[in-house]
Order: sequence, then structure tokens, then C-alpha cells
Amino acid sequence: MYYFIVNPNAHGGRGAKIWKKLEHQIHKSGISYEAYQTEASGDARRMAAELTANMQEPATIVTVGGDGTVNEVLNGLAISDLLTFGYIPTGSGNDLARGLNLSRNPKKCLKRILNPSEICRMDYGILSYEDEEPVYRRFMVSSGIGFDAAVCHRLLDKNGTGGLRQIPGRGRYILAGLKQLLTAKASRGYLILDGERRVEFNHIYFVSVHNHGTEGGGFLFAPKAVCDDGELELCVAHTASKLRLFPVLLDAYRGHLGRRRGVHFYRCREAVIHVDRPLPVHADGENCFCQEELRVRCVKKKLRMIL
Ligand SMILES: Nc1ncnc2c1ncn2[C@@H]1O[C@H](COP(=O)(O)OP(=O)(O)OP(=O)(O)O)[C@@H](O)[C@H]1O
Repeated sequence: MYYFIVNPNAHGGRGAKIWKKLEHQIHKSGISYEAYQTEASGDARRMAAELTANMQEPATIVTVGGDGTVNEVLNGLAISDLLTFGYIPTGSGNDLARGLNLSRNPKKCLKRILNPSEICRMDYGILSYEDEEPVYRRFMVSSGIGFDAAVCHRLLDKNGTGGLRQIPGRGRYILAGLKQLLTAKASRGYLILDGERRVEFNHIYFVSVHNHGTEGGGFLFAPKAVCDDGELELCVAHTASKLRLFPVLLDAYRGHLGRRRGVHFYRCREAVIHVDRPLPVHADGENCFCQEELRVRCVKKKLRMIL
């Protein structure tokens, strides 16, 4: 049985138009399916939870939306071997599709999902922090604290973006990033990697934690991230001069960020990230408020996914 969870609002409403065409194809294919369309933030998570809470039979849950919708679905799923996850990217950033090298053509993706030739076991990350009690949030692509998360918060703030969310693709991330750079401030902090290695920094602008290489619609912050090796790649942007952030961001934008002054990469199964004042946090671009301390860890090869 196929269950489709669809965000019609993805990519500024293009999700609805794409879904209309896809549903026609699905109907024609004759498969057994049910489709659920979200009406607001939080719906996809609730739907995924309800569909998988007492699974007795194998089922395929297909997310039709952007990375934010994938994040919601991932967080609602009761993950088991009866469950297979499928994805049709219709968002604006689509970093998961980029990481998995999926076609951007929704019809081709549907065809692949209805006739799967390859099912892989994928890693995902778990981010945790203390609110009044511990909060756990899964992420598929990336999570982060500092500048990159502040850009996500800016885009999610419907009143404060000045219409940025309507700009297609990564243009909106670039404009939001440029605005954010004006007010960005560095923070002292440290990482503890796999419970063993402690690394200190005086001027952290952001720490970006990756299961897949890019975020923000193609900014390559983790060139060596591998999505089924049980490890996360961390990118720490740290520099005393804000100007040095520009070449780091430009390299990431061009897709060839490597070793350079102001950026360090680490690989680990889990990490503690501490900064000395609360900074914005995101998980797959979704708002996780401001935090001083995060834990991240990789869950190895637990999610069955159609590729
Ligand atoms: N029906 C809806 N109306 C308004 N917002 C919704 C609806 N359904 C989901 N959302 C919210 O829309 C936001 C954006 O969705 P999503 O990330 O899938 O698309 P996108 O932003 O276009 O793509 P990407 O994250 O790949 O850039 C998410 O925060 C999600 O919770």
C-alpha cells in the first residue's frame, strides 16, 4: 500500500500543481494508495505518525514536498522494517534530492517509486537539546547552529522576510544570507567529538552538521558527507573577521568548499556543540529556536528508502 503525504504549499504553491499531475498518473497506474494533503505546518508529522503507529503490513510512505516536509514526516514516522520511505522533491531547495542524486522531474520520481529497483538503508541524524525537558528531533539532510540557522529562521518568519520566501530556488537563501550577514556576530564555543576530542573556538559563526553535503538549496558545506556510513560531517565556520566569511560562503555556493582559513571539517558519530550564548538552531531548515548546547548523533542505516 502506498501513502502519499503532500505539501501543496511547497515551492510557493507549485507543490499543488505538480501533485495534480502526479495524482492523475497514480490513478492511471492502478496501485492501491491513499493521499493526504497538509493544510499547515505540523500536519505532515501528525499524518506520518498516525499512518505508522500500528503498522501490521508493509507500506510505502511517499513524501511529496521540500526538505521541510521530509523533516516533518521523518519526525512522525514509527520506523520499522515494514516501512519504506519514498520521496518526490517539489520544494525550492531540494537538498535531499541533490544529495541522493534524484531526478528533479516529479513524473520520473513517481515512476521510480512505483517500480522500485533499489531500496537502500539510509542514515539520519538526531539533534537534541534541553528545553524544559529534553527535545529530540530527527534530521535527514542537515542541522546547524548560528548563521546558517539564523538564515532559515529569517525565511520561516512569515512577517519578517519581506517576501523572500516567494523567491525561487537558492536566490532566497542568498538574499536572506546577505541580510543576516549584516548583523551576524561570532561566539566562543567548543565541540566534543565522539565523547573524546574537545576542540575550542574563539569566533564561531556557525556549525553545520551534515548527513548530506548541501543545505540552503545547494551550498556545499560538507563535501565528504556520506549518507549511509554512520557518521556526520561537521563544518565549523570560525573567523575573527566577518569579511573572511564571504569566501567561505562563496566557495560553498560554487560547490567547492575545501580547506581554507576560517573553516574546519570534522567527522564523527556523535558530538556536543556548545556556544557561549543562545544562537538559532535548525533541523532541515525547520526552526528549533535558540540554544546554547546541542547534541547530534547519527543513526546508521535505519531507514529503508527507495532510490
Ligand atoms: N499546507 C501548508 N501550508 C502552509 N505551510 C505548510 C503547509 N504544509 C507544510 N507547510 C510548511 O511549509 C514549510 C516549507 O515546506 P517545504 O520545506 O516542504 O518546502 P520548500 O520550503 O519549498 O522546500 P525546501 O525546504 O526544499 O527549500 C514547512 O515548514 C512546512 O511545515
